[in-house]
Amino acid sequence: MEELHKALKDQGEVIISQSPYVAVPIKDEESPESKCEWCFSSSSIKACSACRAVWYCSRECQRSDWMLHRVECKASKIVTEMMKPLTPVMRLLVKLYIRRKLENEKIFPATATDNYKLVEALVSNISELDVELLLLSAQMAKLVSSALQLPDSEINMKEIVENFGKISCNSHSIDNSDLKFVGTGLYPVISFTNHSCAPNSFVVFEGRLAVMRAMQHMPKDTEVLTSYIELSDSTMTRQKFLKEKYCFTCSCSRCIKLGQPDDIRETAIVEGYWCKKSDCDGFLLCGSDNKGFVCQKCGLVRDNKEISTITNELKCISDKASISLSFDTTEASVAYKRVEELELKLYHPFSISIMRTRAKLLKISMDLDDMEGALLNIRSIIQIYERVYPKWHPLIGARCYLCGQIEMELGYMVGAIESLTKAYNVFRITHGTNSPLTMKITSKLAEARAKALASFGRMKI
Ligand SMILES: C[S@@+](CC[C@H](N)C(=O)[O-])C[C@H]1O[C@@H](n2cnc3c(N)ncnc32)[C@H](O)[C@@H]1O
Repeated sequence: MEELHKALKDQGEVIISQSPYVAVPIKDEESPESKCEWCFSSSSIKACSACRAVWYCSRECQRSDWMLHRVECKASKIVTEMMKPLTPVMRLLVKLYIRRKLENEKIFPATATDNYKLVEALVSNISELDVELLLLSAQMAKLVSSALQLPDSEINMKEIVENFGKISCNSHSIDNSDLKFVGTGLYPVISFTNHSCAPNSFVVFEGRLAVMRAMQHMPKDTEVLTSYIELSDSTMTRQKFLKEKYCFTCSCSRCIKLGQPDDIRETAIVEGYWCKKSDCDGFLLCGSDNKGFVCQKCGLVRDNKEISTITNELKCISDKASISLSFDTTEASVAYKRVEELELKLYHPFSISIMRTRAKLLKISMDLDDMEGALLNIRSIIQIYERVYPKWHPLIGARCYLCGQIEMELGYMVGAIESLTKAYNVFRITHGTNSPLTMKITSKLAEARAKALASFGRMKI
C-alpha cells in the first residue's frame, strides 16, 4: 500500500490496476439478465452444461474461470440447489474458500498482489457489528459451509463470520462500460485505500479489472483516498451510511462542515423542505412548537397539515407511477409529471427527489420517443449533477454523453458538440483516452463536428 503513495501522480494517471481475488456477477432490477461469470457480459451467454448455475459468453471466459469453477461445479448437486438462494455475498465467500484451498494446494498461483494473506489483512470491523447483524452473519456462514461441503474439522465459523465482515466493508461494485452495475468483487490491494467524500482518486472497471486513477494532481506522499459512497447525499446522510456500513466517522474536508450554516443550507437543498413563496429561496426548519416548518429567510410557516397533505398525495401518486411503469408508459409519464409537480411544491428544484423523478421522466420520454422532453429532463439532471458531484465524476460524463446524442438527433449541433466535449473531458480522466467509452465519444464528437460544418448556417442551438 505504501507504494501507492510514493510517486507523484498527474490527473488521469493510473495509480494501480488489479484483477479481483474473487468476483461474481449481479442481477438487479436495472439489469435482471444473467451475466458471464468471468467478464459480466450479458450477450450470447450459455449456461455451464454441467451445473447450469453459472453462465459464460465465450469458451475463452469459461476457460479463464475453469480452475475455480471446476471445484464449484464438482459439488454440482448441492451448488445447483443452493446457487439460487445464495446471495452474491455468499457466492463471493464460497469462491474465497475455494480459491484459498487451490492456493494452499499450489494449484492456483499466489503472487505478491494476489494472495489469501492480503485477504487476511483486510479490516472486518466485526467487533463493531451489532448482535442482530452478527447472528445473521452466523446463519449465512452455516449456509456457506454446507455449500462448500467441507468436513466439520475444516469449518471455522468465527472465521467465516469474520470474512463476511471483510466482504461487507471491502468489496467493490463492478460497473460495465455503460456504467451499469454488473458485479461485485474483492480487490485486496485497492481495498487498502481509505475513504473521503472529497476523494482524489476513482476506481473504474475494464471488464473485471479494477483501475484506480488520480482525479487531481497528487504530489509525492499524498494519501490516496477514494469514495465508498454516493457523493450527492447530504453530510448527515453520508455520515450515517459510513457509520452503519463501514463503522467509522468520516472527517474529510466536506464532513468537518457538518452543522455549519453552509452545510445546513446544502442539506436543505438536497433533502429538505423549501419555502413556497416564489420570490424566496429560504429553506424550512421544524418550528420550536413542532406545529410546522418555518422559512429561515422570510419566516413564513407551513403547517404540518399542509405538508402532510402534499406528502400523502405524493406517496399515493408515486406508488401508482411506479406500478404503471411496467405496463403503460404513457400513464407512467402522466403520473411522474404529477409527482414532479408535487415535489416542486415541497422541495428545492435541485433536490435529490426531483433529480430521481427527472431520471424516471427521462427514461419514459426516451421510451416514448419524445426527444424534446428527454432533452429538457437531461439538461436539468446535468445541472443538478454538476452541483452535487465533483466535475470529473463519470455520472456527469455519462449524462453529458447521452445529452449530446439527443442533441445530435434533434439537430442541435452546437449543444451536441458542447455536451460531447464535456463527456470526453470527464472520461479521458476517469477511463483514459484509450478506453472503448472515450473512443466512442471521440468518434461521436467528430461526427457532430462534421455534421455541424455541413449544416453551417442552418444550425439550431
Ligand atoms: C476498505 S477498508 C480501508 C483500509 C483500512 N483502513 C485498512 O487499514 O485496511 C475500510 C475500513 O477502513 C476504515 N476507514 C476507511 N476510511 C476511513 C476514514 N476516512 N477514517 C477512518 N477510518 C476509515 C474503516 O474501518 C473502514 O471500514
